[in-house]
Amino acid sequence: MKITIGSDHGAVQLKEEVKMVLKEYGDVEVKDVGTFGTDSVDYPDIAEKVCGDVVSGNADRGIVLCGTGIGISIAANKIKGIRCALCNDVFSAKMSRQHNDANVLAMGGRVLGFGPAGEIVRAFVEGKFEGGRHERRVNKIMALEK
Ligand SMILES: O=C(CO)[C@H](O)[C@H](O)[C@H](O)COP(=O)(O)O
Repeated sequence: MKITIGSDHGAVQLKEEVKMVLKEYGDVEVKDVGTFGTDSVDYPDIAEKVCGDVVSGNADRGIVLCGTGIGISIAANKIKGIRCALCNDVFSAKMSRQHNDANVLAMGGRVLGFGPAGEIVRAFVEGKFEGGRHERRVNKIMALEK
């Protein structure tokens, strides 16, 4: 699985921690689009880079991070083809895959500690879409883009 990850300055440390968790998977290839320092950057620019990889097929999934995860998830969900789930707990992350077929996970670096964030990432990576009635609903979500 290919995953593109990016954060604004509010979640640079969380980004490094998430990358450590992703390294545990032998079959996950990670691309980091930044930011890499504490200088202030604008989260919509990061969302555009990560989600660009997802919609082009260069990545199977994306992970976007900002201070709360709110701004960057709003930005990500403006991009056609993106279903971004802002998750602060493991159950939501599981459901985002099983019911919503989320292709991008958002989290907040000023919200979550390393432990919970790691579990959320694992749930997102390992979670499988259940299809069935959820497929009908996801199709309706995607139809709203038209
Ligand atoms: O978009 C956000 C909130 O919805 C993110 O948390 C940003 O990281 C935050 O707004 C950045 O704030 P800063 O004061 O410029 O560091």
